[in-house]
Amino acid sequence: MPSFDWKAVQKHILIHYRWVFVVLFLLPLSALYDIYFYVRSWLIFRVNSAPRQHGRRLQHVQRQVKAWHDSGQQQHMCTARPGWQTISFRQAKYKQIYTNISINMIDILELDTQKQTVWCEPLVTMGQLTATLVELGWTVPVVPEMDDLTIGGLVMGSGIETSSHKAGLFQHSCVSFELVLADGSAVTCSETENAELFYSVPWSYGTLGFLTAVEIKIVPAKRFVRLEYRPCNSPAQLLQEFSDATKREDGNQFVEAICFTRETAVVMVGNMVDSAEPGKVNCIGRWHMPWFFKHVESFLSSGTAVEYLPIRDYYHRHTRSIFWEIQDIIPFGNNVVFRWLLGWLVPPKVSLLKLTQSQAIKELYENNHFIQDMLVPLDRLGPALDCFHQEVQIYPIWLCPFLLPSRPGMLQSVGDEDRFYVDIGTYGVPHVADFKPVETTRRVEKFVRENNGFQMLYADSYLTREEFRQMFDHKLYDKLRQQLPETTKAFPEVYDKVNRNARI
Ligand SMILES: Cc1cc2nc3c(=O)[nH]c(=O)nc-3n(C[C@H](O)[C@H](O)[C@H](O)COP(=O)(O)OP(=O)(O)OC[C@H]3O[C@@H](n4cnc5c(N)ncnc54)[C@H](O)[C@@H]3O)c2cc1C
Ligand SMILES: NC(=O)C1=CN([C@@H]2O[C@H](COP(=O)(O)OP(=O)(O)OC[C@H]3O[C@@H](n4cnc5c(N)ncnc54)[C@H](OP(=O)(O)O)[C@@H]3O)[C@@H](O)[C@H]2O)C=CC1
Ligand SMILES: CC(C)=CCC[C@@H](C)[C@H]1CC[C@@]2(C)C3=C(CC[C@]12C)[C@@]1(C)CC[C@H](O)C(C)(C)[C@@H]1CC3
Repeated sequence: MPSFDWKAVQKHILIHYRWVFVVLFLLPLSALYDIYFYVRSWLIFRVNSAPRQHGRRLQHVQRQVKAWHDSGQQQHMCTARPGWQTISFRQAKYKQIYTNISINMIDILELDTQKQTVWCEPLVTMGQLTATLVELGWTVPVVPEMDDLTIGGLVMGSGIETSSHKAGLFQHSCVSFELVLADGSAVTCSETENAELFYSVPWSYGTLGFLTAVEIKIVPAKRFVRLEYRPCNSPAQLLQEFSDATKREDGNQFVEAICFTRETAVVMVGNMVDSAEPGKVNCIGRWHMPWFFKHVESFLSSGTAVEYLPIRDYYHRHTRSIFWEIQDIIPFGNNVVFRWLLGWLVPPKVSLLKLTQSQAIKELYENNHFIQDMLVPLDRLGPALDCFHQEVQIYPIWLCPFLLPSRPGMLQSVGDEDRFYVDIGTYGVPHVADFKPVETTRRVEKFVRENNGFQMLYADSYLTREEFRQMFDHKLYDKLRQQLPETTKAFPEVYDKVNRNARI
């Protein structure tokens, strides 16, 4: 009598019925978490209490750094933010070894409509920021679409959105940073004050100091985004349509594309407007509405169309379906019955999904999943899509153009001039026969490196230290790490925090 393989059964259930746990537990828990922090942020911003607390919180960070100093600087330092809360694929192994510095700074400090800037603490999330600003008729130039992305992570890492072809990456909308350095001193930096530090903070991943406040430009927000959907039925048509839309001087505030196969795609071009044509408003963010990418796919058959999306619905259009990752977590999540019954609970929080991920799921994503955002020069988009098709054949693919201004720092554009790049986002199950995570990712990383591109570092990076230094310009960064007091003792290099071996 063959023995019953309980492990195999357990693994099958954990993988194929993850949705049971997600729907019954994670969805309600995610909703409660969001309600609490929405109410809290709303109240604290209204009673204007956060600014008074900021000074106290800043001193708390400085005291912790000085305590590290006095304790003999045994280990490097990192933030105490739990790894499961971060919008990155893995958790940071180093957080278990390094001295954790608590930076519980989660409030919007001040909105200055004269100067047209907003002061935020690093744990302010994009959902919190847009909920606060849009109601007051303002927004920030680049709004990375996932609610739970934090200002600290978007500055110290990177942030991109469909307005980036005009406004650059998230870092390019920042006016100044307040940091606590390795010696416990608090400094501010901007283009006119400590400029070299200002240009080195983005992509430094907390290895030059702790971010305690960020001043970000604000721009007027209008009620709707007029969105035009342009279906493409060949790679050549996609390249032409996408490139023209990106390079157009006037208008085209928002540009993105979703490729559904190697031949078919939909280019979307948007502009903020104050009023909508009757009957064309699509509140796609409503709890019972279809997943945005599925709605976009429908235009492949119905043809070019125009809709008006309320601006917050537009900003967070990919949030409810976590781009298209939710289809591997709740396969029937776009079913109309599920949407009307439980759509108001979606999406499960990425942080809670990470916190409760079983070993079986972890191995499944390790061996049968590919999640990368590669940033390549716009004129290399064609060969890049060929490379992704050959290596992973994952669809949909998200295309988001951005302007990389020629400035000092980790990201150096080709020829030291402002250049258009494009983020190629691939998230899903590879459909090639011989997918091998490490070898495949390294071949894609090689293509990106050879085409003067960059890898977004929330994902698995298999680059060697040398390859990493080829991809990211470390000249100014190395100079500052030598210049700023105690920095090489206090913090590792970026590579030591983002390479695959630094994460579990
Ligand atoms: C509904 C409500 C209203 C309040 N109103 C006021 C007020 O008007 N004035 C006032 O001075 N105090 C107010 N408080 C108290 C204030 O929130 C806390 O005293 C202060 O923020 C200290 O926070 P904490 O250290 O207790 O951690 P909390 O702020 O309670 O947060 C706990 C942890 O959750 C995480 N976290 C919290 N918020 C977020 C977020 N938005 N994004 C990501 N992670 C997050 C952080 O890692 C943090 O360490 C209010 C509290 C609540 C619950
Ligand atoms: N549209 C977009 O642009 C999207 C971007 N992303 C990715 O998500 C990331 C943001 O995720 P999020 O969870 O917010 O960020 P994380 O908490 O993952 O932080 C990213 C890095 O920034 C460091 N960091 C964060 N806050 C501070 C601070 N106050 N002081 C010093 N260092 C800090 C962290 O250091 P430590 O490890 O010490 O905590 C970590 O190394 C982005 O970098 C981006 O790569 C994901 C989805 C969409
Ligand atoms: C620049 C842009 C637009 C990046 C988008 C990146 C997202 C698609 C990524 C960021 C974090 C991310 C890797 C994540 C996951 C999916 C894709 C995400 C959301 C999930 C939820 C997939 C399921 C996994 O079991 C697990 C929970 C670990 C991760 C968590 C992080």
